[in-house]
Amino acid sequence: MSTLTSNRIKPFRKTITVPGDKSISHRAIMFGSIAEGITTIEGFLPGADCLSTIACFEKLGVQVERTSATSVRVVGKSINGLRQPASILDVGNSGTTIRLMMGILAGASFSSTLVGDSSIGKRPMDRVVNPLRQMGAVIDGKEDGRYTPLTIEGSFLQGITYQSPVSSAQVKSAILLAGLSASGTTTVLEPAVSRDHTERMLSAFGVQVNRQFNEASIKGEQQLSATHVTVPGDISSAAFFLAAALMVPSSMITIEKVGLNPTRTGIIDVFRAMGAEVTVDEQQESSGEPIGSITITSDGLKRIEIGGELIPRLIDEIPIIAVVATQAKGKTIIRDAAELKVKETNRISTTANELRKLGAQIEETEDGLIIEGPTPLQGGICDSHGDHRIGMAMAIAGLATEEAVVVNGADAIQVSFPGFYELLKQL
Ligand SMILES: O=C(O)C1=C[C@@H](OP(=O)(O)O)[C@@H](O)[C@H](O)C1
Ligand SMILES: C=C(OP(=O)(O)O)C(=O)O
Repeated sequence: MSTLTSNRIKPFRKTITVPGDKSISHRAIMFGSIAEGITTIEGFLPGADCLSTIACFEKLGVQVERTSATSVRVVGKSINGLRQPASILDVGNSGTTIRLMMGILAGASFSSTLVGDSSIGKRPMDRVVNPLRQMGAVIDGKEDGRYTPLTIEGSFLQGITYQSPVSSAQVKSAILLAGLSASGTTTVLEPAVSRDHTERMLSAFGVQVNRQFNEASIKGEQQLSATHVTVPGDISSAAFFLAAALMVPSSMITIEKVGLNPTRTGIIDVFRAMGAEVTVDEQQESSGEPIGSITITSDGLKRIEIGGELIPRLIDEIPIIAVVATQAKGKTIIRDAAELKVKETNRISTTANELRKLGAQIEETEDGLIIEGPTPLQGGICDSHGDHRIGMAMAIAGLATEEAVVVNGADAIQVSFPGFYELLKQL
C-alpha cells in the first residue's frame, strides 16, 4: 500500500492541465469498439479504470492499440462482430465499465461473465439489471442480480420507456446502449439530468439520439461509424486543483483544456456561490463536448447549501467540496446526495470520518453532510479506503495544515488521476 504526504504550502500562481476525462475515455473505447471503422482517440486517460475497459474489449476480440501514453486506435467490430470472451471480464474498480458493458452485452449473441474488485462487489447492479430484464435481457447474478458476479446471456431485446428512480448516467447509458440492439425505440427519463456524455458521443458516432428535458431516446438497430475523439481534461480531476487554490489563500490557478460540459460544471457554480472568483473561457468543441480553461482565486469563502438538480452535476466532487467547506464561514449543508453511499466507498461516511481525523467539524446526515467552518485543520494519518477521490480530497486538505497529512492507500488515486502527486508537488 502506497502512502502520500502533504502539508502547508506558500500561495501559488500556476497554469496546469489535468489528465483526460474518465467518463469520456471509457465511452470512446466502448463506442469505438462497437462502431464500424477505426476510431482514434487523443487525450485518453491512462487511469486504471479506463485500462480495465480496454482489457475487457480486447477479450471481446477488439484490437485496441495504444499509439502513445494518451493516444489510442480502436479497430471497431460493430456490436454483432464482438466475440464470446474466453474468460471472465474483470472491470476492476470501475462502476462505469461494468454498468455500460452490461447494456452492450445484453444484446450480444453470446454469454459473458462480469466481475470486479471488492468495492464493485458491494455496489448495486440491480439498478441496471432490472430495466435490462424489462427489455428481455437474461442476466443472472449474486442475490438475483443485485451484485457481481453477473452472467449475461445475450438475447433479443425490445425497446422500453424507463422512468429511472435515480439520476445516474451509468443507468441511463446502459439502457440506451442496450437500446441500440433492441427493436423499436428505447427511452430513459430521469429525475434530474445526469451527465450526458453518452448522448453527445453517440451523436458524434452518427447515431440519432432524441433529447428533451430529462428524457433521452434512441431507435434500435442503428450502426455507429468510427470517428476521432479529442478527450478534454477531466473537470472532476481539475476540481482538486481548483480546491487547492481555495485552501491556500492568495493563490490562483488556471486549468487549461478542461471539459466544460454543463452537466459536469456544478463545481464552478458552487465555488462561485462560495465567493471565489472564477473565470471560464470556452475555446473549442470536440465530439460535442465544450472545452476551455478555468481560472480561480478567492479572498475568503462563505457557506453554501447544495441539493436538488445540482447534485448530479457535481456528484463526484462532493468529498472535495466538503474539504473546502471546512475553510468557509458558516454552516455548509449538502443534501439529496444519498447516491454517495453507493460509490467506491460510502462517501458520506468516508468523507466525514477522514476529515474528522484532521479536526474538521462535520456531521453525516441521511443524504449528505453538514460542515461547520472555518475550522483550522491539523495534520494526521488518513486513509483512502481504496477510494481515489477520498485519497485526493485528503491530500488537498493537507495543504491547509501545519503538520503533515499522511494518506495511506494512495495507490487508489491511479484509478482516475495518474500523476496527481507529481502535479501536487509542483504547487
Ligand atoms: O457515467 C459515468 O461516466 C459516471 C457516472 C456517475 O455515476 P452514476 O451514474 O452512478 O451517478 C459518476 O459518479 C461516475 O464517476 C462516472
Ligand atoms: C464513482 C466513480 O466512478 P465509477 O462509478 O465509474 O466507479 C468516480 O470516479 O468517482
